[in-house]
Amino acid sequence: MFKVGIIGVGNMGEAILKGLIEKAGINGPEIVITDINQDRVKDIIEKYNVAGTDIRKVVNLSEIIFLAVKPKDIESALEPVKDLFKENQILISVLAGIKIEKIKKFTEKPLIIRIMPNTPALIGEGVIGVSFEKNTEKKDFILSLLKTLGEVYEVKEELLDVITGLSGSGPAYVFNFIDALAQGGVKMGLSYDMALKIATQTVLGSAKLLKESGQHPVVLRDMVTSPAGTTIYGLHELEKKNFKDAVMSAVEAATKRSKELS
Ligand SMILES: NC(=O)C1=CN([C@@H]2O[C@H](COP(=O)(O)OP(=O)(O)OC[C@H]3O[C@@H](n4cnc5c(N)ncnc54)[C@H](O)[C@@H]3O)[C@@H](O)[C@H]2O)C=CC1
Ligand SMILES: O=C(O)[C@@H]1CCC=N1
Repeated sequence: MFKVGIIGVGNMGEAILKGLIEKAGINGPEIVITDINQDRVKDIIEKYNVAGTDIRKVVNLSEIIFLAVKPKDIESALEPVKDLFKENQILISVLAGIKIEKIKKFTEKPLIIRIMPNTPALIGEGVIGVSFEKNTEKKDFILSLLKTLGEVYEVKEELLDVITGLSGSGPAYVFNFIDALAQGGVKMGLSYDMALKIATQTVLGSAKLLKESGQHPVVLRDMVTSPAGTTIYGLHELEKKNFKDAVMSAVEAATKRSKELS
């Protein structure tokens, strides 16, 4: 038996795999992976020293199975193996939008858990929303495993769509913001290389200050903003371009899209 099996080792499957090995102390040989992309399987085996096999063996031989294919591929992944699941297994789906109810149509046997992680789980700095199909004595164990990937928030299943729109998709918004900050620096004369480093540290430092000080973001914003100084001129431009409206709408649109995927 393997401790963990992963079906689909794309971006998220790899983030979970790396997190489990580097942060949860699970050894490569205790993990088995499968993917329809054989080149990807070969790369991941070489990189992490995990086992690789077909999906039937992954389902047959794993205690905990992460399902990390795209939502549209759920049927092609689960239909051929639906009779192989066992009562004492745990199936953890990372699929955006796909409800526990739908997963149960493929198999009633394993305990089904839905999570919504994000890519910073690669370095143990993720956010992981989680919903359990039902209460289980394995809950503390699963939560402790997920905590190695980042901060864990247990929510009602319907709120996982919001977590998807906020933190699941959030890194993409943040990377765009950092790139835009850096490009602003380039426009005003810095090299992109230096501007990107400065933009990245500005976001990281601000997020850490917010977290460690426990202050409200508006209080910290006002600490930066001198009367008739530079910051208020910058903030005014963001207001004119509806920055907050754009960010709130992004979370709203991604949440709605997650609901549509079901
Ligand atoms: N990328 C992200 O930031 C996040 C993704 N997710 C969820 O994770 C899931 C995977 O997303 P990504 O990793 O970004 O996609 P991806 O396209 O990078 O990876 C999906 C992998 O599944 C494989 N696959 C497809 N059909 C398969 C099958 N029948 N059997 C085995 N492997 C199969 C593909 O070859 C691919 O390697 C999605 O459901 C997405 O909603 C959740 C949170 C964040
Ligand atoms: O874009 C997506 O659908 C996935 C879900 C959350 C992040 N990436």
